[in-house]
Amino acid sequence: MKVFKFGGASLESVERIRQVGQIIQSFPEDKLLIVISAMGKTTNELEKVAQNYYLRKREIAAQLLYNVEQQHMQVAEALLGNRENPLFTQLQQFFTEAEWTLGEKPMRAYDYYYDQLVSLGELLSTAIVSAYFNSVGIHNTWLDVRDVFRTDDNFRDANIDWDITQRQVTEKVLPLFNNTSIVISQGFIGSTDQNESVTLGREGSDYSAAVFANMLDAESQTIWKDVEGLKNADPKLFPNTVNIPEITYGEVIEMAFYGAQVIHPKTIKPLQNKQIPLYVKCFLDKNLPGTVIKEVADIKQLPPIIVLKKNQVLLHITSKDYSFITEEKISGIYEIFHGLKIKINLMQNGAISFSCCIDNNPEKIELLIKTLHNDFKINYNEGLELLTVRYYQDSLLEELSNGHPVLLEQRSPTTIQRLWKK
Ligand SMILES: Nc1ncnc2c1ncn2[C@@H]1O[C@H](COP(=O)(O)OP(=O)(O)O)[C@@H](O)[C@H]1O
Ligand SMILES: N[C@@H](CC(=O)OP(=O)(O)O)C(=O)O
Repeated sequence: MKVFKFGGASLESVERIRQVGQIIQSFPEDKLLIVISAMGKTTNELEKVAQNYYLRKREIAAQLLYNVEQQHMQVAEALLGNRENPLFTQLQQFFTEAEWTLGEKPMRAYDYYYDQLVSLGELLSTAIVSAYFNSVGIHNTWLDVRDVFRTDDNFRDANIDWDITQRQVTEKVLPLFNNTSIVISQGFIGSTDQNESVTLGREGSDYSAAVFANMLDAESQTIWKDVEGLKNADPKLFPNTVNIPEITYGEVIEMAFYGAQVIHPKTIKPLQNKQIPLYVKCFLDKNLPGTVIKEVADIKQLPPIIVLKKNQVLLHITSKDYSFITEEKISGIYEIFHGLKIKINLMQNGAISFSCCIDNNPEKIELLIKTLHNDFKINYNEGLELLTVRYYQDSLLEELSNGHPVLLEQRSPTTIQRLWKK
């Protein structure tokens, strides 16, 4: 069994969906569990539906949802040739459910409604791809992952219940392969024990695929991207990047942790735990060698690995009464960050101050300041970038820094992090 994952970029047009079909047809001997994300930028569009709904701007929300509906109907029609296929009834049902949500008065927290609306993207894309594949002879079974992936109710960042999910994978997914060699399911979403839809965190489909790979004891997982493989930096941000043919799980988990937006950070653990290799391949040209990620990599020296995180904020938290910021106070501050789901990207502390770099999220920063302001004075700098380089050389670092004023720096023998004003 192999697990494949296709992301939004590989499904952003009718042409690309046909290309995905050709890739699948080149694996006639394999049993494939295929995890699919929402098409193109659908998740961003559905986020806007959820935001407007919650702000009581129902008409705008309904119009935005209608736009998503039209886009999907057009793609489905272009792929299937007409609107006769039962797929169109299925799509209509998904939209009707979303419209019901828009008709409700919001009584619960925003994150709950976000998940009910945003999960639609993956349901639509998988239904369309599955119906199209069946129509061109790529026989497959569509699986609603919400019947399998059981999570808690931590909406927008739900945690998988491994025992229940493993049982459901064994009881409900494995038997499907007795009658079909291809199962198509959704990334990024799951369900609570109350049958409420949840999402697993943005860009979480890589992780969903890894959960399936782990629970199905797959021989490998492949994520199909618009790049030739895993590179030493994002080719959209840096010229002259190089492809890395082999790399270890450990190295990739570090890259993802520092913010490389190519693989979701949670993807590696389920694969490492079962020693399942992860391939990164290019859906534009499947003959390119790509990258294999595994326990031990046969590579003498890695190139410098560069990660740039934009839109960062540096917070300076200083105790008002000059009390020291040591273990007890730091643990209190950390608890507040944890409660607000704010990830600290870099931190440093002094006698009466604590500085940390976080992603710029104005609503969360406002809440944080409200929570801390009784005991602490808070200043912050916006418009920053955080550069991380592993296996750095000073000459490269100076070239990348390009004279930007550095506000915070941390260095170990292998890794340097520099926060600067752009
Ligand atoms: N180190 C890296 N190597 C390759 N691609 C990278 C790297 N860092 C960031 N990227 C970006 O990741 C993108 C592919 O990931 P993503 O857009 O999430 O794909 P999908 O949504 O299809 O899964 C590439 O287009 C590239 O710009
Ligand atoms: N559609 C979700 C999940 C995902 O993983 O997407 P992608 O594979 O396109 O990054 C998102 O955009 O966050």
